Amino acid sequence: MIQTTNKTLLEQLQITELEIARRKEFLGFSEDDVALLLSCKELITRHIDAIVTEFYEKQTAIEEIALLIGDSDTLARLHSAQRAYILGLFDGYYDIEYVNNRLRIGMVHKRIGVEPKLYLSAVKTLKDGIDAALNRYLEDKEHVSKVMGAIDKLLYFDTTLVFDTYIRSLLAEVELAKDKVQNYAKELEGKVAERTHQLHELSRRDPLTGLYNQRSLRDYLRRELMVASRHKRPFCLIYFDVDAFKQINDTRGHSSGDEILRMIGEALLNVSRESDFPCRYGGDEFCLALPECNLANAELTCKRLIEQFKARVSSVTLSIGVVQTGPEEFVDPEELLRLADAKMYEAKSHAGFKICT
Ligand SMILES: Nc1nc2c(ncn2[C@@H]2O[C@H](COP(=O)(O)OP(=O)(O)OP(=O)(O)O)[C@@H](O)[C@H]2O)c(=O)[nH]1
Repeated sequence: MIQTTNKTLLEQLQITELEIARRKEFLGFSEDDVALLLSCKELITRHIDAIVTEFYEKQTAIEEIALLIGDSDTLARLHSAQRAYILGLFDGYYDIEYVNNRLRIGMVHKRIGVEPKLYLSAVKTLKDGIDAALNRYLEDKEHVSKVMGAIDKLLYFDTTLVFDTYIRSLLAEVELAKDKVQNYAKELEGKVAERTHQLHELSRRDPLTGLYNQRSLRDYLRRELMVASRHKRPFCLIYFDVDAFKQINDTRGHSSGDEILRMIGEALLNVSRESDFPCRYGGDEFCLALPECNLANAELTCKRLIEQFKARVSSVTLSIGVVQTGPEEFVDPEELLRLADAKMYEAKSHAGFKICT
């Protein structure tokens, strides 16, 4: 964004003494013109109030302008500003201060919403008013015509300055709107990325327990078994299910069954390390994948899992199978799952909380 408040309008528009001189040159505004304008200073000062009053009578007759001005206080303020403006035209000083004032007029017109067509019609009205006043009070019509020539150049000079600031102000608004749109787009992008991430996470989880689901376990095993094989590290998979879960559902009710599954989720999360992968495989079957872990350590994990489970649920047992693959020879994920499932079934044939390795 353009930071404007620490620069004057002259600086913002890069208008220097040299630039002012060049603009006057373009319009053929010379010392002769200055002298012509100065020659009428006294006359204009004497009749200024009549000129300004006549100007605003004409201006307020136009409905759009009357609406823009709005109230009598504003009209009074405009009256005194226009008075100063007209006197300035005949003052003989068309220097950097004069230019700065004209630039500010452009800013004000943009701010209050005076469109170029209204501004230009006001300039025309002013010029006609000055022309009429000079013709009314001066005998020498040739002189009047010369003075009006000088006025013409000066009004062109002023108008270019007013339009420079007007356009600059418009550009600043466009920049601001562009910044706003860009920020909004960035914000949206961030939100979409966040939602996409959330959806992706949801698609990998089991809603009841919050554990990973079977699909994400397969993805995980494909990836991690390759890593383990590359680094020649042992990898274990614990596979277990609840004994007689159907009966539990039937006798205690489905919601009690759900609660038991949730408790298994808690117990599993409690015994998992950061790198482990706790998963609800489906129904009452669960897995815990343990990278960089041998059978002995996996068995210890099973015992801790049983403890955690017992602390939460009574009169329910688990059957647990554990297999290791690596560190030299590795089976693929499907084979690992099949072997672990077979071990779990082996455990089923014994009484509760049996661990088969
Ligand atoms: N409450 C509840 N029950 C479920 C859910 N998902 C599956 N089940 C039930 O889990 C039971 C699993 O039964 P089975 O596969 O026969 O196993 P089991 O009764 O534990 O028998 P064994 O495995 O031989 O000990 C079925 O009755 C399913 O309806 C669930 O999300 N909530």
